[in-house]
Order: sequence, then structure tokens, then C-alpha cells
Amino acid sequence: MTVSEISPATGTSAGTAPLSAHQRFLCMFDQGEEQGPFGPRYHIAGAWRIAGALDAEALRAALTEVVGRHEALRTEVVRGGPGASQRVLPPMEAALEIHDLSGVPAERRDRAVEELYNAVESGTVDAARFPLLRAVLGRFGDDDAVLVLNAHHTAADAWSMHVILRDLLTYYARRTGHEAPELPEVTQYREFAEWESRRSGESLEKAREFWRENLRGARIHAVRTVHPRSANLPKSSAWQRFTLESEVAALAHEYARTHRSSLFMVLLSAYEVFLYRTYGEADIVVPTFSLGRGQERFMDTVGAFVNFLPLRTDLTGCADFHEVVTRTKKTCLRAFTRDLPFVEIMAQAPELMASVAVDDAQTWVFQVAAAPPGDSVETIAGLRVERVWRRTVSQPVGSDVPDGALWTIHADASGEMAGSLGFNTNRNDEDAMNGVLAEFLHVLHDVLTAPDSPIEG
Ligand SMILES: OC[C@H](O)c1ccc2ccccc2c1
Repeated sequence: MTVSEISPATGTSAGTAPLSAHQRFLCMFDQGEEQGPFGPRYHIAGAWRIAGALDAEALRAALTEVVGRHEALRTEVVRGGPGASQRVLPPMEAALEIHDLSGVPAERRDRAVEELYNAVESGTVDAARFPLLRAVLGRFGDDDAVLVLNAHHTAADAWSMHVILRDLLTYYARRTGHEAPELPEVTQYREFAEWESRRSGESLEKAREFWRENLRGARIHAVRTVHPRSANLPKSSAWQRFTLESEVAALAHEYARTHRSSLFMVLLSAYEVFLYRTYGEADIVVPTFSLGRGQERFMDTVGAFVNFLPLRTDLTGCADFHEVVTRTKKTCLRAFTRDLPFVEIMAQAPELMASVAVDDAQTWVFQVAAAPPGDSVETIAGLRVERVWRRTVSQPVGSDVPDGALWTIHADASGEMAGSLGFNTNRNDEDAMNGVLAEFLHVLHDVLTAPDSPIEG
């Protein structure tokens, strides 16, 4: 559905704003309209199992209200040159695709949920059709369903998916005559971009100075690829999914608690030991994504905020895992308190990405998915809504990873951990990446069960 076919504007006037730093970061990986950040496979999905009598028409109308509330879901990114900007379109109707899954017996429904989730992620969300959100409802019966939402990743990030779901359920509750909490005053992604473009002052200057010193002589961690960029193989990203053994997940939580570190610091430390053992470098710069939302008032905004943050830790001389965690903790505290958009960090460390600017190398991002407290289960409007986190089904074609690999681990409220490794199959060999994943999980188990041992293993 193109903009012209849409009913006359009913909401706020369309507006334009400067590109955000994140949108300019994505332009660094621009691969046109078919691939990469501005292609139809660069999307981010979420799935929720819904128990209770669900009114599909009320859900679709509530989706339309979510699109009306959040401009990012109806914003066009105009790239390239001096006219680069983001253009907000008037509100439009949202669609809800319904899949009849009534033939699926109860014992196969968990698997069917993963298969629908994967089917949506192997599909597309066109960056030039609005709203930038696809919604699919799989119905096992009148009171058992699965909702999969897939947003274009230039319009939403992982945190935004929680915001979209919370707002959707609130609108749904009101439409079905149930109690619903007030929604917070909405701030728009456009306001964030304007705030960001006006930022100045001493703290910004001090952050720039920190990154200039911290990254002096540094190169982002680079991994040789099986296929060079110049082979021009068709771009595609596969997703290998895994769950951590409960014992390892418990050890990771326990280590974080007893060593006053975050789960991210502990898992990142294990990942650094894995890189050190596998690639032999001690001075390691691992890119992660911070929440990137700047101020509290943007925590309820839908948009793409995550910031590509290079974390440099030198493992030289580390006697054991404890020492790695100590140094990594310091790296994280210094970096996250000076969160600066990557395009500005690059201005302070122009050589940082030289190691991946070559034909046969890529960088791997390591992130732990942050989720609001209690994000797992919501009971509202006579429904019990539970986020689908534990995924065991991998897929050969999923959401596009712009250029490299993306390691993601999520700890759900029960303490269990699940994760995924997304990587470009036009650059990497699937078996080799499965081996890499197995080696990381082995090192993670190793360092958590024997933290006093030498990190060389
Ligand atoms: O959520 C972040 C998004 O999946 C992303 C964006 C840019 C990247 C660039 C290089 C490697 C991984 C990336 C992931």
C-alpha cells in the first residue's frame, strides 16, 4: 500500500527532521534497496503467546492506534547527500494477517509458534511501504494464539518492540472495555534526532577526548571470512539459535552477583577469552550495542536507538578469568558512562574500522538483550501474554545482518538463557560458524566452572 492510496491524513501533520546518528551509522552499511539496512530483510521481530479470548478486529484497530502514536513506524529515511532527512507520514491503517492453526494439536503448538516466528523472519518488511510493521496472528483456537510483530529495523530496535507491545495491549484493553493503565506522554523519534543534533557542551567534549585516548592505535576485532566481499555472492543471513545449559546460566548469574558485575560483563569476559584463545589477540576491541536512548524521556519512544559501541580490553598478563572480568568491568563502566554515537567515535578514531575495510574480513558484534523488568508475562484485558524467548529452531534465511555477525544472549525472568548467532552466509561457511558457536559455549562453561585457571585453557 503506497502513501497515495491511504485515506486522508487524520493525525499530526507530516514533518521532517535531521537524520539521527544511528541512521547515519546505518548509511555506512548502505547496500541499496534490496540488501542491507535499507533493504526489505533488515527487520526485527518479536513473538508473544496469547492465552484468553482474543478479539482479532480489536487487535488490528489497536495496531492502527500504535502506528498513529509512534511516528517512527511511518517515517521515511531519505538518504544520500545534503537532503538526507527523515520524513514523517500521516497516520495510516495497520493490517493484521491471520493464520488458522486450529489443526495443530496442543503438544505441537510450541514448535508451531517457533515455525511461524521463523516464517515471518524469513520474509520481508518493505522499507518503502508504510507502516513499517508487519503483524501476523496465528490462531490455535478461540483462546490460544501467537502474535508475531516484525518491524523494519530502521524504525524500531529491541527495546522498541517492548514499547509497541505494551502500547498495543493498552489500546486493545480500552477497545474491549477493560481497565488499562495510562500511557506515558509520547515523545517522537524525530524529537530525539533534533535533541541529538543540538547536543553540545563539556560532557560531550570530555566523551570525545575519552574515546580519542581509549581507542588510540586500536582496531575493531576482525575475523577472516571464507568468502571475500569481492566474490559478490547473494547477500543472506542465517540464524543459529541455542540455549545455555541451566547450570551454566546459573553459574553466570552467580558469578555476576558475587563479583558485583553485570551479566553482560561476565558473558563479554567469556567471549573475550574465547576470542583470545581462538585468534590469539590480547588487545581486543569488541563492538556491542548500547541502548543509546540518551535521556529517560526517550525510553517510551519507538525508533532505532541502539549505538554501536567499541569495547577495548587488553588481556595481556591476565592470570585468570577473575582478572579478565575486573578489566572488562572497568572497560564497560568507562564506555557506557560516555556513550557517544559511533559516527562521532569514528571521528576520534578514524583507523578503528580499517581492520574490516579489507576484502576478506568482518567484525562480530556481541550483545546481551536488555529487557524491561517483568517483560516476560503480561496479564491484561482477560489475556495472558508471554514473550517467546527460548528459541531452539535455527533458520537458513532470517533478518539481515548488515555486515558481519551478531551474537545475542537473552536472560529471561526465570534465569534461563537463550541466544542466537546471526551471520552472513555470503561471507561465512555455516558449518564453520556452528563450530565457532560450539567453541564459545565450551569456553563459557570452562571459565565459569574454573575461574581460577589460566585463561589460555
Ligand atoms: O541491531 C543492530 C543491527 O542488527 C546491526 C546493525 C549494524 C551492524 C553492523 C555490523 C554487524 C552487525 C550489525 C547489526
